Amino acid sequence: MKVFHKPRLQLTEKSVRGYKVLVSIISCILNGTLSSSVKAVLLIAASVSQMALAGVRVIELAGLAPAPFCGMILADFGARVIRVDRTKAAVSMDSLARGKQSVALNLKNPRGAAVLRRLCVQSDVVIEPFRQGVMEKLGLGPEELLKENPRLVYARLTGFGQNGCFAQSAGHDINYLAMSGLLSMLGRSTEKPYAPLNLVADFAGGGLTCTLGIVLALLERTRSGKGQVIDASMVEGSAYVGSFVWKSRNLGLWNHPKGENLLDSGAPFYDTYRTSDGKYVAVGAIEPQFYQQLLQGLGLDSADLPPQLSSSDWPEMRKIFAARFASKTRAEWEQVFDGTDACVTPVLSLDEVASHPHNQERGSFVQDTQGEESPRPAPILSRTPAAPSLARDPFIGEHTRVVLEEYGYMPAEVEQLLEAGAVECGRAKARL
Ligand SMILES: C[C@H](CCC[C@H](C)C(=O)SCCNC(=O)CCNC(=O)[C@H](O)C(C)(C)COP(=O)(O)OP(=O)(O)OC[C@H]1O[C@@H](n2cnc3c(N)ncnc32)[C@H](O)[C@@H]1OP(=O)(O)O)[C@H]1CC[C@H]2[C@@H]3[C@H](O)C[C@@H]4C[C@H](O)CC[C@]4(C)[C@H]3C[C@H](O)[C@]12C
Repeated sequence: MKVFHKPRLQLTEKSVRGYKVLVSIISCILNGTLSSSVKAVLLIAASVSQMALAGVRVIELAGLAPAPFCGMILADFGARVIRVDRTKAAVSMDSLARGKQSVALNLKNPRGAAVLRRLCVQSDVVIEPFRQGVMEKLGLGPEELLKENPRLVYARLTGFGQNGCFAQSAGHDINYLAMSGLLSMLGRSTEKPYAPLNLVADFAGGGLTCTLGIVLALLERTRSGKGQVIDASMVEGSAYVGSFVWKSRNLGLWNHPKGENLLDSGAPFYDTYRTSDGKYVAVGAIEPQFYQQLLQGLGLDSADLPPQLSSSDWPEMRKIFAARFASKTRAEWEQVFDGTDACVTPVLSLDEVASHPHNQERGSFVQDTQGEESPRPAPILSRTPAAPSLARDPFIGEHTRVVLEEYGYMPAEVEQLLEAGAVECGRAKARL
């Protein structure tokens, strides 16, 4: 029996009331006084109504990574997210599909584009992940959609933004990070710049920043009653996330070449070290009082070492620290440093991270019904916490029929759209 890492919810008066509703619904279900469809709707309503974005309806046009992440965050916090997939696509590459439904539309078929317009008229947000100008070519640009639904938040998530000489160029995370200026700062002094996975532009400066824009626009709409267009450029989002680098230049934090500064692997007290068992620890002992505890744990005396901030001595100091860390296993160093202020932590692998006592105590990772482990949504809202779906991801077109009928199409109309190739209904495929 798999033990799921359930996020620990802070129960308060409102959430207790919400859960009482849930309990009474479940008791009706158990004594069979509700039909199955009513049961499902009530259960979902009761759980979703607790969340911050309950009632928000989002149309996410299927994209590569940034837009799916934005959609997943919105779904995690209670929004209803319908992903619009292409027809004739074999499988979805959206690995961030948690909590979404899938409708397959051929937007190049005018009847398929008309379906999207109808979905957007009855929705709060549309997220488009395409190159600048693609939606206009489809007749689905902001002009058209905001005319039909002035309350629509129209989020455009691109690499270079909606204008500028690169706006029409293809690119990926590393390109946007390079254009933001930040990539030039990343990497050890002996290495060429390297991108930290596709985390900064795709996710921090892309999907997450776009989500912020959507939530800000929804908040503003509560006053104005109006939607607006969000131009989310991953170049600018990345640079914005990295504002500290620009704003702290006058503090002298980045005066040295790449990889020789305090926070970019230059300082020996802010780096990683290999332990005797081939694992690593991370050291972040910046302040003098924490640095002293680091030396104490390493069995070193500051009198025998150069001053902490003597950057010309940092290479030598690093060698001394490296030799000490190489003398014990990671677990042994955890015994030495856990619970101290030496700012030394184990570098945990993806397979270890959920079971680390701290992360387990907080329920920082969840496991879905397919056994897949992933991070719980963050941050935790005390009264209306996210409750991520634990159901399997949708198959392409799995919800086409139910969504179109919910949005006002008669069954016969859906059949006509299917025959015209404007929409497609997916069949649930057994997971291999
Ligand atoms: C998992 C890998 C991705 C990792 C993340 C990566 C590192 C990133 O950085 S993702 C961020 C990319 N940039 C952006 O999102 C910025 C904005 N978008 C763009 O600039 C562009 O979309 C683009 C450059 C990303 C792609 O350009 P492209 O020319 O392909 O598309 P657009 O110009 O946007 O036009 C879209 C056209 O599509 C039409 N459309 C859209 N929806 C519909 C619809 N419903 N119906 C009909 N038509 C539709 C639209 O009209 C446009 O048509 P026109 O062009 O005629 O106007 C993944 C990275 C690569 C993947 C692999 C790769 O794709 C090959 C395999 C493909 C296979 O299907 C699956 C397996 C793959 C191996 C695949 C696996 C993974 O997904 C990748 C590795």
